[in-house]
Amino acid sequence: MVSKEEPVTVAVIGGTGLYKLDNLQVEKELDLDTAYGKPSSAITIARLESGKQVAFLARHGHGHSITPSHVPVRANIAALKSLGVRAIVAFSAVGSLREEIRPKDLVIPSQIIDRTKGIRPSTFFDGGIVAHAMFGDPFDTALTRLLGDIVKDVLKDTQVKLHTGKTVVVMEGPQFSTRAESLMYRQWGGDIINMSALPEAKLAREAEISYALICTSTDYDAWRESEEPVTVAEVMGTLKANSEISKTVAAAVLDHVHDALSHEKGLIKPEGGMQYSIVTARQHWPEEQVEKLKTILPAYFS
Ligand SMILES: CSC[C@H]1O[C@H](OP(=O)(O)O)[C@H](O)[C@@H]1O
Ligand SMILES: Nc1ncnc2[nH]cnc12
Repeated sequence: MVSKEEPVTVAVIGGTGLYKLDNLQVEKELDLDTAYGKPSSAITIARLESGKQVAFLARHGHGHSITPSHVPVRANIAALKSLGVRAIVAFSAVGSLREEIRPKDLVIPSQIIDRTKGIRPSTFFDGGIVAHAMFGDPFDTALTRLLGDIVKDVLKDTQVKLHTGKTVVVMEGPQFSTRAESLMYRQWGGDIINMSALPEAKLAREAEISYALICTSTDYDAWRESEEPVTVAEVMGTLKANSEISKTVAAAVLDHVHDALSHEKGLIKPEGGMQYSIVTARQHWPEEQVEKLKTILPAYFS
């Protein structure tokens, strides 16, 4: 941990277009290494106006040099865990699969459809110790509800609409979808699409970190037959127009997340979720795996 007296319990993962939180007071930059390799970027520790600390990590690197399939997600989650992080508010640029989710709107999803292709390491339990995490509700429900209430309030005097209770399709990329795929995702019940909510949400769950996603809708993907399919220029243009909203939203939610995590309030309780998930008998645990897992789940592997 950065300091035993002051662990950093709340983190932001910034996605496309959100490479720093320059509206917060930066305290230091940490160049961390973990048992799972180096994270996507140095981690910025910033201080909120209330005096509380938050960590910020750029998912694709500060210069956006890492593709969605190659984001070192295990290292990112391990690095945040090593700081004492208990809740992550992640940001993502998404395509809209629904007419009513317009570009620039914000979406806080509650479900995921996995269309990644199995090429991303998506578990900490692949080296002789097996665990099956619950994932029926892939985002922390208490954190998601809290963010919904605060973001709604932040947006009340703006033109930006908030959508909650939606389903995000996570595709492999880096190419965008075909029109046929985009139409199929709508039939499946997908509302928005990105390339990065997985395995981030799965690994946060395994590390007993509460995780929720705030998405900016940037385009209508490829399903609207009368329009050109999505381009990067369209995504970046929308994000540029919306960048202040994401930063304002981040600054507004973080204090509330801190409060909700406090033991007095106990509204968000990330610990304990993996307690009954480990199936491998203790005597079969490879020592080398125990050493790695100690950094992720010290309560079970110390
Ligand atoms: C640049 S468009 C595709 C890219 O944007 C989203 O990134 P993030 O989720 O990190 O904001 C999407 O997932 C793709 O990685
Ligand atoms: N249409 C889209 N498909 C996948 N990821 C996206 N990120 C932003 N727009 C997207």
